Amino acid sequence: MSGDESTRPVLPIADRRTTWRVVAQDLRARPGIASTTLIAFALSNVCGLLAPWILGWLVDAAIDDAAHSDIVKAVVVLGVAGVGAGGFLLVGYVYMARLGEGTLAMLRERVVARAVRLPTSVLDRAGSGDLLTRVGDDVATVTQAINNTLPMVVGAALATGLTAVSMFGLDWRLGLAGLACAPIYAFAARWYVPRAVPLYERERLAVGERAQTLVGALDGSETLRAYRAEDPMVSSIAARSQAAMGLRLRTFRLLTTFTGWMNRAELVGLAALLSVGFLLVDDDAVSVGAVTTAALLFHRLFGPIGTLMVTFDDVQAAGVSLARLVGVIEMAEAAAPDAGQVTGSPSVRVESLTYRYDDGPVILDDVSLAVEPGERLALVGASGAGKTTLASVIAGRFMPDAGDVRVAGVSTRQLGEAGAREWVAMVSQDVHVFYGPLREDLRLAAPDAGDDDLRAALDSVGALSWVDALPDGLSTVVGENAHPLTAARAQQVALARLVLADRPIVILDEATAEAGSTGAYELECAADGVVAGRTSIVVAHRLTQALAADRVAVLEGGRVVEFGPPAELIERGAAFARLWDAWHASSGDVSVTTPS
Ligand SMILES: Nc1ncnc2c1ncn2[C@@H]1O[C@H](COP(=O)(O)OP(=O)(O)OP(=O)(O)O)[C@@H](O)[C@H]1O
Repeated sequence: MSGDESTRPVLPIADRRTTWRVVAQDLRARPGIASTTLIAFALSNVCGLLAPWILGWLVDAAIDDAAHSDIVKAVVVLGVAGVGAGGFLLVGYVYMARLGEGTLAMLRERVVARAVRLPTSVLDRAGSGDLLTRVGDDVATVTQAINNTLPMVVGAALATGLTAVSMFGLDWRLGLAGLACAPIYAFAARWYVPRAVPLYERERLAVGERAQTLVGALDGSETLRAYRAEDPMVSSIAARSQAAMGLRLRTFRLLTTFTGWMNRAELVGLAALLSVGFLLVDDDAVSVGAVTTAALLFHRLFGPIGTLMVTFDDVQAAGVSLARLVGVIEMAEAAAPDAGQVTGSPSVRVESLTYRYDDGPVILDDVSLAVEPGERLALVGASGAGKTTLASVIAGRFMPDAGDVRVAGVSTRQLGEAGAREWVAMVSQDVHVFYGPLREDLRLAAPDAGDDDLRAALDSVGALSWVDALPDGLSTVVGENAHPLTAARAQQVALARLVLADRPIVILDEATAEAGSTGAYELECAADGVVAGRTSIVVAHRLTQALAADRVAVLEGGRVVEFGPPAELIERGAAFARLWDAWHASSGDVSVTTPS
């Protein structure tokens, strides 16, 4: 895979127009703050412009032996203008911060709101690294730009415009002389911008990749240790850090060359202005004071233009980050399911289903099976046979590449992920307990549920006794850095959420695989509580789960090799029977429970 392909984002990046449209929409909603900010910066600049004029006047006054009192008055005006410039600048900064923080809060809320609704297939392909970088690093970059860079840039842009107008107002020839620097600035900008923009974009993507690898390594640290694969992973992280660092260095080298061109532009402009000024004074066309004012005005431009150019990389980086945030916000929402379609009975039909992850190998190959309303289907097969993938496709998390999955008679392509969720609830092995009171965690599945409903759900999965024994019962704060729950209890909480979600079809993917033998038995009873009265699909690693099912589908290499009632399959003496014998032979395995 080429470097460019490896840094290709899955989540979109908005183009410049879309980014501005979203930001401008927000700014238009707060016209008061936006205009106050601009007015404050403009007034600060007008006050700042008075200084070169007064200093030029003072030069002429000194040459002409002006009255002492006039000079004192001019110095007082100079002081007042200085204080005014500072005061207005402060107001500008404060309002700019308010404006920026408001916009940023809006962006962050919209990104998070959109991110949590992204289809599983998109999240699966994008990985959490890119998303985390967007809501973390990109928001930080934009915040930094809003607080530090943006006020400077707005101030500098206004200063540049007003100073240029002021110079031409003084004498058009002096103004033109100052413009001698413009072609060099223009050349420098034309050289820099097309190189810098893609480079900054690539740098952000490389940082995202590095974060992705780091998150993956931390998440999978136990697996890495188990396979003694720490060193390759550390090398992979180092390689990605190196790539990000290399890109950062390239942007810095680019900036250094660019800064050199700016210094040359200033030299040319000032030399031209002083030469023309000298000739004009010689001709008595302008006074020495006027040339002094022009030179000071031109010198005054160095700062703002330098700021505009030097902060360009921050502005670029903020622009790229902003485009990445808006890219997520603007992702098309999946069409809402048509409520009229979801009226059938809760059956599942899988018809000639083929599925592969992106351009990878075929994972599910021509899979067909049916689960009638109220039936329990067990999916069995060796690790990697495709059980989880099949369960996820049935749940609408991934869409078939070929063939179809029909839930209650409607294709999941029509239903979409959100529509399928109205019918199917799924619990997977890596259940998550959210930080907060247990009550809130459970209510994620049923926001309107009262304590009685929660207790009934907990009771049906055999969790009520230990929840009642918690220090604060349902109010106990659970999750990371709070009251710890064992893996088995976390799964019971997930199962209780499934009961509360009350969907007609449930999918349990290894919901009982985590625990040891005693816990496993309890969890199997809990799972029985969940599937009772519902159409259910159980990914069964423990063959006792398969025995309790109405029908079993045996998967091998992504194909259904056997399908039927478990007793029949055992009698047939083929694939399922072989698994059954192997399972008996491994009775030393502590994770295996004895069939009841
Ligand atoms: N997100 C993914 N991207 C690419 N390949 C994947 C992804 N998830 C699973 N696979 C691959 O698909 C194949 C089937 O995996 P799946 O998890 O569906 O099997 P399984 O039968 O559930 O295995 P296990 O019992 O170990 O969970 C495996 O080869 C796996 O590496």
